[in-house]
Amino acid sequence: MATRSPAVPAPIKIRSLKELVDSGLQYVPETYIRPPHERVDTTSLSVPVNGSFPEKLPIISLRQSGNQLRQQIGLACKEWGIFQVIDHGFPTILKTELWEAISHFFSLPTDVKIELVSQGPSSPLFFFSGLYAQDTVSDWKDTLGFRPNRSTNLNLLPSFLREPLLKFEWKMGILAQKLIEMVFSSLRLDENIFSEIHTRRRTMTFNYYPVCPEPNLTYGLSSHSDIGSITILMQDAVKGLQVKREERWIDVEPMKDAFIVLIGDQIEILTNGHYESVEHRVTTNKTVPRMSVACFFAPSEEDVVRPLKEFVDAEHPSLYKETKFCDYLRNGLSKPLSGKTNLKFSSLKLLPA
Ligand SMILES: O=C(O)CCC(=O)C(=O)O
Ligand SMILES: [Fe+2]
Repeated sequence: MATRSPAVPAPIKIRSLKELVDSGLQYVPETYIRPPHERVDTTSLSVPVNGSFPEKLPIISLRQSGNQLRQQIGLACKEWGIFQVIDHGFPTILKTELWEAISHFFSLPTDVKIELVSQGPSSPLFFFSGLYAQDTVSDWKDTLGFRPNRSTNLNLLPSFLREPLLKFEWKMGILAQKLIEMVFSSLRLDENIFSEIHTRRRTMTFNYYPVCPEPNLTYGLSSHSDIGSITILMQDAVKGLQVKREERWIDVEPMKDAFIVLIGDQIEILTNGHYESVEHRVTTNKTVPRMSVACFFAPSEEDVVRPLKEFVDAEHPSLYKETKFCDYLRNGLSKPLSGKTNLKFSSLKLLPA
């Protein structure tokens, strides 16, 4: 471990973590250091218990037909809240073009990055480094975000990003629609109505996790569940994403060409906990940067989500308060996302409906 120098003041507001790391950083600045109880516990990573671990996430081929596919998706949602999909038919060229564009974005000098995304409040593009809302400890990453339905003026997007972003987003919308329909139809709910509601608000984020000199002190992204309905994730070949299952953290093995599908909080609320949102986090490493693309699908901000009557009876009383998605969003983003302080585990659950 590098010697921590008290002469170097901890930076408070970091404009770009990549820039800081590229300048030859030898230690983790205070603002990124997790308190001891929140640090990566490597002893709990996929440790075999009676030979039954490590388990692997379900891998589902979209080449299968209706019923079989529905059943597999239903089982994966119920047991894991996360699965990988293959044979999805998503054009490789669109992934490659997007990947090249965002790699280029992250390679630009910080001033240029900030200039490119600062097009006023209606801009569909945003960039931030590390600190998420009012969390007190920063995550070890830089993030570029894209809200395709935030603004009509998508022509203002930087030209090298515009084409790849829009083409990718359009195709991803089609894949998401199909997956969300399958999730709802595995619950015997009207997939047309629900998939329409739960894809209204779309956000894409592009994460760059630089190498970290002291990975045991940090998280690329601390433990959380996604606050929307469903997330589709693309990671590169670098490990880092982990999911919590039966109190153990399991690595999500990078799989070439696969997408990772995660169940979010709105599906948990809607199903009164029948499908639970999945807790996940990202660890850092010393040797190679990692990138990921996350596509979030959620109800619109004015939509109200509450447990459906199909999932509430005398044996299963309503566990969640009825909430407008914008209120959920506001509360979710204003709380620390680390550990069990996540919204999923706190205020909304078990309140009188
Ligand atoms: O980078 C990843 O693999 C995970 C990203 C994630 O969980 C998120 O953005 O919510
Ligand atoms: Fe997430």
